[in-house]
Amino acid sequence: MLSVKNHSVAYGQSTIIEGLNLDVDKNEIVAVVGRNGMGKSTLMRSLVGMTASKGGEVSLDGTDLSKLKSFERVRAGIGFVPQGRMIFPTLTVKENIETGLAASGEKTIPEDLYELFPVLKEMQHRRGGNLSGGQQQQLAIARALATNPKVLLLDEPTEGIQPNIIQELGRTLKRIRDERNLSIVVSEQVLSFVMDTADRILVIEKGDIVHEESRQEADQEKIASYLAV
Ligand SMILES: Nc1ncnc2c1ncn2[C@@H]1O[C@H](COP(=O)(O)OP(=O)(O)OP(=O)(O)O)[C@@H](O)[C@H]1O
Repeated sequence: MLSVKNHSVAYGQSTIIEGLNLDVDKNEIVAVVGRNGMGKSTLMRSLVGMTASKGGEVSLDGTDLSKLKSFERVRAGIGFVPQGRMIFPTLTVKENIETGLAASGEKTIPEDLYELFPVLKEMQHRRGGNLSGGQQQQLAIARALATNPKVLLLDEPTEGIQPNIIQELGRTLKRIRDERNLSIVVSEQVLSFVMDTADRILVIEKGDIVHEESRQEADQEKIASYLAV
């Protein structure tokens, strides 16, 4: 499915990710956990091509994406929900979702997106900036799903979201995986969310995967120790 080999990213002279390998299966939710500054956002942004890679290979279903620009990677099947959600605050909810349709070639918003997020249908004519944090997160996910991705990347989706809404987010991601048969990679620091949601947990430190466990066998204390400052 998604295959990342020997992936490296640098900002100028400063190498943040070096030789990282990652494989994600179909229908799998993989969480990449790590403290602030360990390279989670750099990894996610570089997979979707918003930050340039220095080397390595990113492929999806056997197609090499490494040379493609960001919009081409989205067209090839990478959906992205950025940190901070980055919805368009002055556009309506409907217009925000429609910005994703260009990549899928659809003309209208598929009804199943509104089934997944009924509140977005109710609020389709409101400006995105007037939604609550949790609703904006739903909007950012709906916009990414409108591109009809094969793999959905979410960068710290629980940031700034209330605990009860975080639980709902976990249920939604599992529903998306099951109903749409796609793979999900989520970067996170909230361990309870990861333990509820992920099938596999990877720990990132200084731009490399240093620990990996399936959720069933996960040693929560050990993972927590990586997150402790
Ligand atoms: N545009 C940039 N230019 C230079 N250095 C950067 C840039 N963006 C991030 N960095 C550095 O790269 C490292 C990894 O940052 P990154 O944002 O990927 O980490 P993170 O794990 O996502 O952290 P956070 O949880 O704070 O978002 C940090 O040392 C950061 O200072």
